[in-house]
Amino acid sequence: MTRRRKSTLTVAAACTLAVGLLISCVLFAAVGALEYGKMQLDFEQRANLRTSAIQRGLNEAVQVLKVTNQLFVAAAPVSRQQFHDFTAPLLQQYPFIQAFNYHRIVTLAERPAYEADMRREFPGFTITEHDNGVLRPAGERPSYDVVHLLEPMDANRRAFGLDSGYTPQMQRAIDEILTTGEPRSTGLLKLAQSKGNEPGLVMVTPVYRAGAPVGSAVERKAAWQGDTATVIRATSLVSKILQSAGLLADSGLALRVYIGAPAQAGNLVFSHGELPDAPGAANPLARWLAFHQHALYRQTYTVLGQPWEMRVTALPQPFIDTHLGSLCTLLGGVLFSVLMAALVQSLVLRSRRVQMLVDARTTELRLSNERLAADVAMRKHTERALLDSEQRFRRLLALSSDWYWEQDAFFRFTSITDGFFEKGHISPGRFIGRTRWDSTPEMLSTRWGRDHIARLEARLPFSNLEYAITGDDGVLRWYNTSGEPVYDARGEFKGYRGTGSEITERKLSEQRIQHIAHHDVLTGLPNRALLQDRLGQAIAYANRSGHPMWVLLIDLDRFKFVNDSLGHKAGDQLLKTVAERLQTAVRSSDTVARLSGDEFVAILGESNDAALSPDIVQRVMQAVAQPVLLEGKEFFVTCSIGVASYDGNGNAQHLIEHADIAMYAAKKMGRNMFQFYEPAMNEEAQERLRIENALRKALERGEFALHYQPQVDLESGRIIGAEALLRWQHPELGLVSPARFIGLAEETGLIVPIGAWVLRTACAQAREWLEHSHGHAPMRMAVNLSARQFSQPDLVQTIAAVLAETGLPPACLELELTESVFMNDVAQAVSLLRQLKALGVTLSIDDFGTGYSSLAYLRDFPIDVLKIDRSFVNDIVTDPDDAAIVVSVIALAHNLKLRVVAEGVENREQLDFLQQHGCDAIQGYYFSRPVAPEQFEHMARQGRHLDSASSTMAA
Ligand SMILES: Nc1nc2c(ncn2[C@@H]2O[C@@H]3COP(=O)(O)O[C@H]4[C@@H](O)[C@H](n5cnc6c(=O)[nH]c(N)nc65)O[C@@H]4COP(=O)(O)O[C@H]3[C@H]2O)c(=O)[nH]1
Repeated sequence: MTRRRKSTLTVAAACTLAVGLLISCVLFAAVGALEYGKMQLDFEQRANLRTSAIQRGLNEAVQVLKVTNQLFVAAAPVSRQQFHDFTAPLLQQYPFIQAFNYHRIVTLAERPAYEADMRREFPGFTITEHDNGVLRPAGERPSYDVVHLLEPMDANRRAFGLDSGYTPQMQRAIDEILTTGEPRSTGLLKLAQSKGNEPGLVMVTPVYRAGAPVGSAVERKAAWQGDTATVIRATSLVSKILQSAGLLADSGLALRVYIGAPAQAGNLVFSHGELPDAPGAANPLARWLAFHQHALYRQTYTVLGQPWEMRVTALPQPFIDTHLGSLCTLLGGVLFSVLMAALVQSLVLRSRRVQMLVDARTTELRLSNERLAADVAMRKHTERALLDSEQRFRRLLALSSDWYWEQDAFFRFTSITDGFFEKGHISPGRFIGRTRWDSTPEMLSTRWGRDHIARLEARLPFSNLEYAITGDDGVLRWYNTSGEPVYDARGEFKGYRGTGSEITERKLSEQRIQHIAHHDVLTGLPNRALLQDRLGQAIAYANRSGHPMWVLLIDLDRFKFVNDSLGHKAGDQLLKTVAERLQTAVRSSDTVARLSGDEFVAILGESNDAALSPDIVQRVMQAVAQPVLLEGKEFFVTCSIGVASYDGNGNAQHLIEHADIAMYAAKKMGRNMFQFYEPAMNEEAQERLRIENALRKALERGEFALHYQPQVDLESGRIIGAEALLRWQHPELGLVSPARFIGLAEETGLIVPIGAWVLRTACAQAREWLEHSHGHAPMRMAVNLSARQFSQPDLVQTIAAVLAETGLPPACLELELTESVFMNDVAQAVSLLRQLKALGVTLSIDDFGTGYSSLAYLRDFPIDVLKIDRSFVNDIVTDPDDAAIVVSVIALAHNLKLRVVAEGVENREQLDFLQQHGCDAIQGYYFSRPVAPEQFEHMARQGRHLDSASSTMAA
């Protein structure tokens, strides 16, 4: 429900109404004042009209009197008939004239004669006097002013013979005439001839004797003979004057005419119109409605010495009659004001409504403006973002190697951004207006090209299409492109669009990576992966062609020695040289690959012009056997070659395995030999494999055991330590010598867990023996550490943990290292040795003398013991070189404050030699073979020493 708003008078409307009413009142007052003025003027005009008419009438009466008097002046004596004739028309003309008289002065003396004379004509005539309505014969007086001539006689008979001078008013008039010499009028008086109450007045003009002087009052009195008089009915006079002028019809005026002063009721001659009652007497409404102007027009006029006063009073008029204009003005003004106020009210309200509407619209507009501004801002933002995006796109396009292209519905290029032509050194004509396969015809003959065209025909998007184009500069460049179909708004196919980029760099680097992935970094030869591929191809070719094919597995002899003694750099140099020689030794169509380390594989195929023969193998061996200059020294490197011939059976892997087996066979035959694979060789290889598999399980099956070989001090002849040597008790193979499996364990990495077991077991054993030494000097336990173990990052922690775990004092542990462990990274090896030394253990170099740089590192390394390799000890008695080496080593070691332990001492001579040359200790079969722990304990308990050993040996 909507609440109707209460509409109140607005200030503007109220003001308009107030002003309108004020103006209306002012106008009303002004118009009223005008009306009043007009009324006043009108009243005065009307009043003046009446008084003027009366005045004119009186003047005419005076003129008539004077005319009558002239008669007597001109025609004296005037007969009665003359008089009658003269006055008759005048009487007719002026009906208000009661009578024309001629008064004759008759003295008392003349009275009788006169009366007598008159009676002749008018029997019974006597001079009369009139007193207050009573007519009687005149008393005696000096003179009488007798009505001598009278017209009309009939209507005035009672006044005939009347002494007119008897009445005081007449007497006073005659006196004034005589005084002034002017005609005079009496005041109102009661006429003798009048039967009613109508008062009259007499106008008198003297008649002097002809020729008598009348300059002064006396002369006039003396010359006065009589007088002419006009008797006038005063009321009729006024009434007739007004009537004849048509001035009595005005009901708005009251007229009072007074004769003589003061103007009062007694002097009232004429009254016309009812004067209004006194205020308050009448009905208030009637009084309000009857507008009383209260206007009085007074005119005083002296007629023949007698004052006439005319009073005209405006009578109350209906207010509406007199104030129609002002009322209309007022009403109109009020109406107009109300209408204007209503108009203003409506305008204000409308204006308010409009204002409210405008406010509402303005608010809406503002909100809409704000929304619009927000929309515009958003649009601008979006446009800017779009612009930025486009600019970014263009900049990126400009910066990047990418370009943008478009094709029409027939796959013809319609546009390609410049980057393509600039970067590719391609003239636009080669592409614009042509399809991709027009420009790259190989697409039509290659599978990838046909696939691509099929995708386009199917309107499918494509990505990363890679192809190569030779630029106008002759350089082959690779490109990558992706595209998608374009449809118009009606879904009609319009062509393709997409981006492209040059990927030559990537392709080259991919090729490099590919090369690296398939080639050995050091030698640049195909690696194992590529070898497999080439081998597959060679097998396929052999299968196709029926030609034989050989696989050579080439292993360098004593490469380990070179590597260990001269270092990796020299080893690498040697490998590179060998690789080059192998490549030159075979035909270019053959493949030479590096399999691993110092192992190479050559795939030799047979061609029509060159059959395969062992000469090729010989040639390869000779090429390798050429001297090599390493670090300024000449080295002679030989190789062992295993040859597997492809007979149409087997696969690539079998061929390499067979070549490997053959190579092992060749190695067994001695250095610089080659062997063709024979199925029998496979047995040995099979055994290796069996051992490897069994080795993996040996540890968990507890098939390992340790034997201990005593180390004997040459000075005291007593056992001072033991070397722990690993034994494998295989359930089928029996006791397997370390020589058969340690190398394999190293190759497979199994040496790490096995070595840890050896360390823990040997330490535990040493700790046990220490507990039961019964006061004997503690023995040192020597444990072999392989190069593989040495390179374990947690070696130091493992050893420390084992020592802590077993409780063996570190000084009782001797770690035997081969020279090869120092060769990879000398600095790191020194650091590691120091850490091991820091544990408190003893370090010894095993197999000393077999390495090249033996003497060089001794000074720097924290070594305690040198163990002279068995191979030197073996021939010291028979080979002076070996004897010299051993002697030198002992001297050198002692110079460096190292103890020397000789290995593999088998006889007394060797012992004696060593003793003579100051060797500190020995170990070997001469004293004892490696034995089970119980036997070792037994030896120790027996207190076995060198002398007893020699006696035992001798025994
Ligand atoms: N002909 C002859 N031989 C003697 C004589 N005195 C000792 N031997 C043998 O010489 C080898 C000495 O050990 P090695 O030089 O460290 O050479 C060891 C060592 O390099 C390795 N080996 C043995 N046990 C372990 C082990 O626990 N760990 C590691 N890493 N290698 C071990 O296996 C090699 C061979 O060990 P074994 O067969 O036990 O062979 C032992 C020992 O039985 C002798 O008078 N005449």
